[in-house]
Amino acid sequence: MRSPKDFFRPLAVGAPQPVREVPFRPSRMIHFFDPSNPKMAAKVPDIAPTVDVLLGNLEDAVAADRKEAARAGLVEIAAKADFGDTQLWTRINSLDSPWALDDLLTLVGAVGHKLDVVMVPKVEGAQDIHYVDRLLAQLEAKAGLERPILVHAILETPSGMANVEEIAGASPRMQGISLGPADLAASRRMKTTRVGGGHPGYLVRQDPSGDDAPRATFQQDLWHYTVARMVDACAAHGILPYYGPFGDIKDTLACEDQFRNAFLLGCVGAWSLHPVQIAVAKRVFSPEPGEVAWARRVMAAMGDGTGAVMIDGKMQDDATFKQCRVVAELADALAARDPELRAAYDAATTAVLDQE
Ligand SMILES: CCC(=O)SCCNC(=O)CCNC(=O)[C@H](O)C(C)(C)COP(=O)(O)OP(=O)(O)OC[C@H]1O[C@@H](n2cnc3c(N)ncnc32)[C@H](O)[C@@H]1OP(=O)(O)O
Ligand SMILES: O=CC(=O)O
Ligand SMILES: [Mg+2]
Repeated sequence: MRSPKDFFRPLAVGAPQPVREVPFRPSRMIHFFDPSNPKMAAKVPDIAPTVDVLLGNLEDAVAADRKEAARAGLVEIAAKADFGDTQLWTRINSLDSPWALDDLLTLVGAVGHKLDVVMVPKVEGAQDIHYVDRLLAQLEAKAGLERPILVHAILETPSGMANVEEIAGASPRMQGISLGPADLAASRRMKTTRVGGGHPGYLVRQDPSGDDAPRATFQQDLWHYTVARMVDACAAHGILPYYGPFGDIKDTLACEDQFRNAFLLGCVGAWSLHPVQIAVAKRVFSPEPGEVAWARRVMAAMGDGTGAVMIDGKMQDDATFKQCRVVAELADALAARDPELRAAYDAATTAVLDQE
């Protein structure tokens, strides 16, 4: 473990200064595409302005014999395109694979100045982040990069779960963590073959009423514990939590429900695997205009944020002021990037304040 005094020291001579705080940039959807798939690659210029993050995926879902083509495809796309405000991320292959080292050597050398975040799959503990951290510092120094590339871990192994706090705090490069429900289910030996989402067998049943009346059942969220634990680890270390993939592409309603559970628990975004999931993530991870208007109203009424007041029969105090600030600050950050959202938030706020 590095001494706290050295935590923010660059890990290679000539590497950029690590960030002191994770910059909050909208990342409601991390849109995955396979850079070796010509049809998907052709859609990138149209998709880029509609998403917060575009991610060139090199790991699972890219066939073994397409790994090199995917890496080369990403270099070509990144070198050519200007994505404006949209972030460019990549998911490299896992650290025990034959491809991970070349993924980093190639990408940082060729297009490191365009890459915002490297997503690292199957992270087991802080040692994996330390390895990537040092290697990135060496490669950044060699490439003459002026800003550090951040690191995002996928939570998808039982050891990763057990070590989630130390992973979150392993380096100033840590930007966030995503849940990887498919690999996590497999490695935990969970008996679900779904990618995220609920399961009809995971339920609680109403108590018997003494007669033969049917007993209602209520499906539960298989991922509640895992997401909540991830959110706490991230919040404790000032990094951002994300729900990962939802595999039932056609079931956009259940996808929306799963994303919303994650949003309410503290996640800032989720992955979109198919274009239809982009709008779902955008809707869910942008607070509703009515909620934003309420948050702004409470903050206006609370002044310096101390004391207690009643608004519409509800008690507000220092803690609710902070809750409202979370919503209002998120709304402001998203509105800065999205004029339609800004107009919706401002209209709702004006309507609420005009009623007073
Ligand atoms: C579970 C654990 C994980 O690791 S999840 C992360 C890894 N998985 C991925 O990245 C999957 C990414 N998505 C995909 O591969 C495809 O969307 C899958 C799910 C296979 C569906 O593809 P397909 O059968 O072509 O769907 P479709 O006919 O409805 O597609 C319509 C057009 O849209 C395109 N498309 C599809 N997905 C994307 C995408 N993610 N980004 C950009 N474009 C996409 C298709 O190529 C298709 O294009 P066209 O209209 O034929 O020209
Ligand atoms: O990589 C994601 C997963 O669910 O596995
Ligand atoms: Mg995975």
